[in-house]
Amino acid sequence: MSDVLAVVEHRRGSLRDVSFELVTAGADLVGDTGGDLHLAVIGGDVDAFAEALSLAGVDAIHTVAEGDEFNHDVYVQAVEALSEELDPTYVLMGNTVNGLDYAPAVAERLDLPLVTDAIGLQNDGGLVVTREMYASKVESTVEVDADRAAVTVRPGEWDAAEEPGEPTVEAFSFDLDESRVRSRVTGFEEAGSGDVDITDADVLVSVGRGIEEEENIELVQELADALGATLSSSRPIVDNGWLPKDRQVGQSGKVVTPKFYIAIGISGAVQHVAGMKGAENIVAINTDPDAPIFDIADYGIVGDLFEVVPELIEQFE
Ligand SMILES: Cc1cc2nc3c(=O)[nH]c(=O)nc-3n(C[C@H](O)[C@H](O)[C@H](O)COP(=O)(O)OP(=O)(O)OC[C@H]3O[C@@H](n4cnc5c(N)ncnc54)[C@H](O)[C@@H]3O)c2cc1C
Repeated sequence: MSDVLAVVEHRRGSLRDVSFELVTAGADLVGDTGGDLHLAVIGGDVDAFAEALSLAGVDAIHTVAEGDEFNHDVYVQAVEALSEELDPTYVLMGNTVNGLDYAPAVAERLDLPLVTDAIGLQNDGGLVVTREMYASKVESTVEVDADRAAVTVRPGEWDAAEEPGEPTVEAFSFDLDESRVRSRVTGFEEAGSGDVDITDADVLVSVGRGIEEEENIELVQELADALGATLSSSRPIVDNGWLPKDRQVGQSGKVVTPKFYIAIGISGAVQHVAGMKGAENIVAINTDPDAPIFDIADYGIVGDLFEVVPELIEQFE
């Protein structure tokens, strides 16, 4: 029997998607052997977050009302204190900017091995973690040679938990050592233009290097407008300075899970796919019938975007 403590994430008053994915990952893990799934909700509007996280598979939610936003030192101390109280076999965190900030310190404090960037978890008499290597070209299996472990899970790999449940919700208090809280979030400044959050969009029209010239992006923007969609891109478009960084989808950009993702002139490199493979429906437009994007596309159009896109605009306008 293995208990799991999953630490959820929030930012600027909203729970991050990875929180709901952590519930699925944690529930699967305890489901392998029995045990309880505990959630740690640290900072922000903990009561509202606990209500939103009252989901099937969750046994208990522990709220820690300390601060409004993520804070490395508070998280490390809170997770350490909760772990000492609950004695979980596994501590799950997001493989996110926040998660990678505090997870190593948590593992060090609790003397746990840390496995990062998990895309699969199995508990078969011991923890087995699936990871990717060599820019996602190879999958590796890590057999954890320890009774307990800390793991960070990659966003977008597990389905977000949705089904309501009835976990217990308890406020958890501990003696926060203020002298060890060395920094506080004082404000936010968005990278790029900051006017759009592509992770919120239901429909993304995404443009890649096949667009050839900066001025041609207007054509894809017209399609996005006709569909009421948001414009995003592959990395070369951002590297060229044609769109701001906050439009980039992929491993070094954003992970998106829209209902429709329309990839135009995008080859489907692993680093791009890492950011969009969770889309419900993927449409690809590419001149190359062997482009890897077609391996994951639900609908594919082999054709020249400069012919296909104007035709689509006409259909949808
Ligand atoms: C550490 C690391 C991190 C990375 N992170 C990211 C990331 O976050 N996001 C990301 O996107 N990439 C990332 N990359 C880069 C990635 O490896 C690819 O280079 C990139 O995704 C390619 O972008 P693309 O598909 O737009 O361009 P290309 O690979 O050049 O593909 C262009 C495609 O357009 C098609 N095409 C050309 N002309 C037309 C036309 N007229 N009509 C239709 N189709 C046409 C071509 O057939 C081709 O398939 C990363 C790389 C590394 C090493």
